[in-house]
Amino acid sequence: MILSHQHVDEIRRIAAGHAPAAGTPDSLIHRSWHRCVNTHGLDPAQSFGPRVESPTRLRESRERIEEYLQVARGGMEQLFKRVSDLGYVLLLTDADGVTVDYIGNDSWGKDAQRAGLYLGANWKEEIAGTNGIGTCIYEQAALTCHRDDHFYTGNVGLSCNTAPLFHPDGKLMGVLDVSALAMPNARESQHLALHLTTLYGQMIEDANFVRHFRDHWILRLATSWALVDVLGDMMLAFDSDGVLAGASTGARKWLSGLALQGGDDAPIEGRHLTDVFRCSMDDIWRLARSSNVMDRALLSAFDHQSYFGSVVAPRMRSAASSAAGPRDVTDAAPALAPASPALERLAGDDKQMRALQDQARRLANKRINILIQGETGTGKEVFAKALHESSTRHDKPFVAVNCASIPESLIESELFGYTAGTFTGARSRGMKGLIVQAHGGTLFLDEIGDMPLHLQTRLLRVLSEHEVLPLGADRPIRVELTVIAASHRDLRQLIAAGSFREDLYYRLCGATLPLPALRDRRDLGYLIELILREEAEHLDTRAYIADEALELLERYEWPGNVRQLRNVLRFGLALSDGEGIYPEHLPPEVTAPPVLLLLPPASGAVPAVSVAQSPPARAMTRPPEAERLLAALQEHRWNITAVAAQAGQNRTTIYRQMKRFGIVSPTQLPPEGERS
Ligand SMILES: Nc1ncnc2c1ncn2[C@@H]1O[C@H](COP(=O)(O)OP(=O)(O)OP(=O)(O)O)[C@@H](O)[C@H]1O
Repeated sequence: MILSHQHVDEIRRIAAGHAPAAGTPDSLIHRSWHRCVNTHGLDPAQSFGPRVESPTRLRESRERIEEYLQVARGGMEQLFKRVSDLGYVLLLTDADGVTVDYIGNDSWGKDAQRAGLYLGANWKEEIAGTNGIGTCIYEQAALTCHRDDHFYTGNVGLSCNTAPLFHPDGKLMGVLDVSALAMPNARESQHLALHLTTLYGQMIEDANFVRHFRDHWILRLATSWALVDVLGDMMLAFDSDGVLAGASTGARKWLSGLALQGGDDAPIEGRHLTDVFRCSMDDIWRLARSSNVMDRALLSAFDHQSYFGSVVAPRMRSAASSAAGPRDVTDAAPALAPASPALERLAGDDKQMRALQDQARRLANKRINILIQGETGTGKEVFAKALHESSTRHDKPFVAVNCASIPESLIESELFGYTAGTFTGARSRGMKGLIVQAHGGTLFLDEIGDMPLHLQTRLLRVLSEHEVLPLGADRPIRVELTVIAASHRDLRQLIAAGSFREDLYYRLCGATLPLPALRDRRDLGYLIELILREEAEHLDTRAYIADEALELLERYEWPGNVRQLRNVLRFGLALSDGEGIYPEHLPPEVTAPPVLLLLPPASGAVPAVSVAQSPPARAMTRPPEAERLLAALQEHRWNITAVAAQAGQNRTTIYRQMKRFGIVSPTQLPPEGERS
C-alpha cells in the first residue's frame, strides 16, 4: 500500500493531465480522479467521513422505487449466500448513489457502518470522490474500485465491485455493490467478486424487466440453444401485433449498436420484431409453440447472426388460450381498438373482414410496414387508404404507386426522383421522387411483386436507412414513411423463384393482412347496398335493385371481386335509366346460366334436376358434399331458406354451393323441350 501523501500526489498529477506512473489503475479511475478535482472541486488531501442521509430522505427514496427494491432484494439474498464467507457486504443504491438496501454480516457490522457501507450512506462521486458506486453512476458500466483507486485516503481500505442496474426504459435505476474491507492488495483478488456482481446485476435487471412487462409477450434470445429456456442473453417485450415495447439492457445495447452502425438512431420502442429478425410474425408464433429448441433459430436482420429464441406469454392470458398458442392473439389483446370510420365502412358483417379491420386499427399508428395480399379487385388499395386515414398521418400524403403499370424504365426515376440535368429534354428540370413526396405519410406500393430486382435493392436501402438518393444526386434525402405494399401474387413463391428479395419481403411484412375474395365474404348484401348508393349518387339516379337481380348477384362467383361488383352495379344503373336494376340490366356473365354437371338421380322420390353441359368423365363424379346438398334440397322441396337454416348458413352460400356442384332448382330449369 502506498503512503497517503503519495496517493494524494498521484491523484493531483493525473488530475493535472500527467501520464500515470507505471502499474497504476486503469483510465476509468483516472477519468474519475480528473473529474473529482476539476469538475467536482474535491481535494484528495481532505479527510472524508461518509454522508448518511436522514431517515426521511431514505424513506422517500425507498418508496419511490419500491418495486425495484422488492425485485433486487431477491437477487441480493442469493448473491449474499455466495459471498458472505469471503467477507463481503452488499449495498443497493438508487440512481443518486443513496444506499437504499444493505445485507451484511453482523459480526463486522460496526466497521462496515463506520466505513459508510450501510443504509442511507450517500456514495455520489461529487460527495465521496472516486468510489465504486459514484463512479459506476458516471460511467454506467460495471467496475472495480480497489483500495488506492479511491479518491479519499480514508476509503483506501475498501474494495468495491459495482454493476449499474437499468430500468427497462434504459434509464439508470441504481447500483448493486459488493464491498469488503481489508482485501489483499492484488487487484486480481476482486475478479471473481466483480464477475458475480455483474451476473447478479443482470439477473436483477432481467427479473425487473419480466415483472415490468408481465402483460406483454417476451422474446428471450440466446446464442446457445441449450440455455435459451433458462438464461436469455437478451429480452425483447412486444405486443400482440409484434411492436416492441422494451428491450433488456443486453438487447438494447445490441440493437442500438447495430442500428447506429446503420445510421439509425430511432428509439427501439415502436419498432417491429420483423424489422429486427428476418422472419414474419407467424414464425414468432410458431416459435412460441415449438417445443424443439433446434427449431427456434432466428436470423438477425442486422448482423445476420443466428439466435435461439423462446417466447413467454403475457400474464393475463388464460391457461386455455396459452395452450392454444398465440395464433389467436386478438383474443389476448386488451380492448378493441377505437373505431375508425374509414376502415369501418369497408365491410359489413363478415368475420374475416372484421378481424382485419380490428388488426388494421391497432396497426395504424405503429411504425410498421404492412403487406396486403388478396386477389385482384379485393380492395387492397382501398384498404391501404383507409388504414392511412385512420392513422395520425392522415393529414400527410398518401402516395400510391402501381409497380406493374409504370414502365420499368421509368419506375426508378418516378420512385427515387432525379436532379436537374440528369436527363435531357422534357425531363431536364429534375423531379422529386414519389418516395420523397410520401415523406411523413404513407407510400402504397401496389403490385410490389412486379418491382424489378435492382429496384428492390434500392427500396430495401430506403426502408432500412430511411434515406433516398435521387438519380444524379450526391447527397441522400432523409425520409420517414410507412410503406404499405400489396400483391395478388404469393411473394414467397416469387422468392423461391428468385424474382423477389427475401430481405425486402421481411422488411415489408411487419404485418400481413390477407383480404378475402368476395365469394368468401358474408357481407355481399352490405357491399351491394353501399356501392349502389355511391354509384347512384354519382349518376344522380335512383338506387334500387329488384329481388330477382339481387338473387343473380348473390349466386355469382365474382372472379373480379369488389371491383367487378362495382362495375356491374354501375352498368346496371346506367342501363336501367332510373327504373331500378332488373336482371335484364345485368351483364351477360352474371345472368348466364352456370355450367352444369350431370348428377345421376339420387335415391329418392324427387328426380335429379341437373343438366349436363360438361364432359361425361367429369359429369359422372358426384362429391359427397354435393350428395348431401342435393339430399337436403330434395328433403326441403327446394326451399333454399329452409336448407340454409338447417345448415346454419345463409342463402347466398347455398346458392354458391349449388352453382359449384351444378345443381339447379326445378323452378329454374327451362321447359323440357328446350334443354340442350
Ligand atoms: N370495401 C369496399 N367498399 C367499396 N368499394 C370497394 C371496396 N373494396 C374495393 N372496392 C372497390 O373495388 C375497386 C377495386 O379496389 P382496389 O383498387 O382497392 O382493389 P385492389 O385489390 O387494389 O385491386 P388490384 O389488385 O387490381 O390492384 C375500387 O373501385 C373500389 O372502389
